[in-house]
Amino acid sequence: MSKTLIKRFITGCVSFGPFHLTSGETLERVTLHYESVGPASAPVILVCHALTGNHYTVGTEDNPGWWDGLIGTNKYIDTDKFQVITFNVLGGCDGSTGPTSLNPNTSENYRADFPAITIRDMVHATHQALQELQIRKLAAVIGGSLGGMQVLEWGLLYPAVTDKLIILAATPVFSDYGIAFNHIASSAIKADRNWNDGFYEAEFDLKGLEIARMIGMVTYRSSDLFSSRFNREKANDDYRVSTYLDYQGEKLMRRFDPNSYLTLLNAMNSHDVGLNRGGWRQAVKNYQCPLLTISFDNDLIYEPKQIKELSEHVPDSFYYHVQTDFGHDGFLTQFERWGHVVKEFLE
Ligand SMILES: CC(=O)SCCNC(=O)CCNC(=O)[C@H](O)C(C)(C)COP(=O)(O)OP(=O)(O)OC[C@H]1O[C@@H](n2cnc3c(N)ncnc32)[C@H](O)[C@@H]1OP(=O)(O)O
Ligand SMILES: N[C@@H](CCO)C(=O)O
Repeated sequence: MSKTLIKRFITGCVSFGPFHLTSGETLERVTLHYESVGPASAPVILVCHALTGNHYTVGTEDNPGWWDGLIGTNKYIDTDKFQVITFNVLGGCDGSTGPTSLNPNTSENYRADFPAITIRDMVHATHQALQELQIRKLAAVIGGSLGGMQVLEWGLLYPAVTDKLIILAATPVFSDYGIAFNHIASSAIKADRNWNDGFYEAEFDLKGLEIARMIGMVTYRSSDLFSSRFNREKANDDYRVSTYLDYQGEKLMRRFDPNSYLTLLNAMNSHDVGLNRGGWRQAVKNYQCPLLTISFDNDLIYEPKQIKELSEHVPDSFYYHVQTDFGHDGFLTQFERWGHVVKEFLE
């Protein structure tokens, strides 16, 4: 285990194995990278990140993390009162075991040979990592989107470990509409002429991943947001909304591994808390701790009505709906609209 200590901000990694996957395959060794912020003696909150997120949730002054607006000293989740820990997810590409890792059987990177993983695998791996860090109890688990799927599984796989569950922009079952957009995204990646079944040459820029991100970005935002931002304006001959999508596509292509993207899309597609538990409506009756669900207006994939229905089936739950033009990405922004709900739920 390696650690860098900067005040109370720690980044490190933890390794364990062998680790058995739902598919029946085994990873001989798993490493998960993490960020931990807050007093070591304080109650621990586990954050689960979304599709292209990572463990840099709070980050540093120079490099703020993706939930820096929500979590920190005197923020909605106060890191003077809680120790907040995030792991880069199993299958991810920011240091944790995934397609960019070395396959011990071949001594080459897994790439497209990385085995299929599920949301439950992610949760089991994170639980194992917490055990290695001697963290046996969680004051709460919180996450949005892919992270929210993990929170939903946490409450059923490890009910004794966590005191509260906070699910943002996530449904108990991933919808057919969501699978449809993921199919278009993965088809774009696989149609890239340089893709080579996932064993592409490193010097190629994969346009397929850029297009996949553009598709994703359209589903993460809303028509109203685009209209108010871009208003059909052009820069040179291009619509500004088009250059925006080009920019976002290229930005992701530079920072994310396409095999990892496919691995995580497939894990999302497999998400169903009701699988082997009698269906989701039956399964969610078994949550043993309080659960907060938050939905966002204009969220195309994780529809507010299903999140509300989820809440209605859970014995001890509270539902909050956020009015926003952001749509799904509302869980990454406008914290003043919903951060107070998280704060009150934790008190
Ligand atoms: C939980 C997770 O895991 S999320 C995944 C990881 N995500 C992150 O780490 C956060 C990434 N950031 C974001 O997703 C967003 O910035 C949010 C949600 C935090 C805020 O969104 P917004 O304020 O709407 O920013 P938006 O996503 O529109 O992007 C702004 C960028 O687009 C660029 N841009 C805006 N309009 C245009 C245009 N017409 N043409 C080209 N580029 C444009 C801006 O210059 C800016 O560039 P920068 O990112 O290099 O600074
Ligand atoms: N903006 C988020 C959306 C997926 O929930 C991401 O890129 O991970």
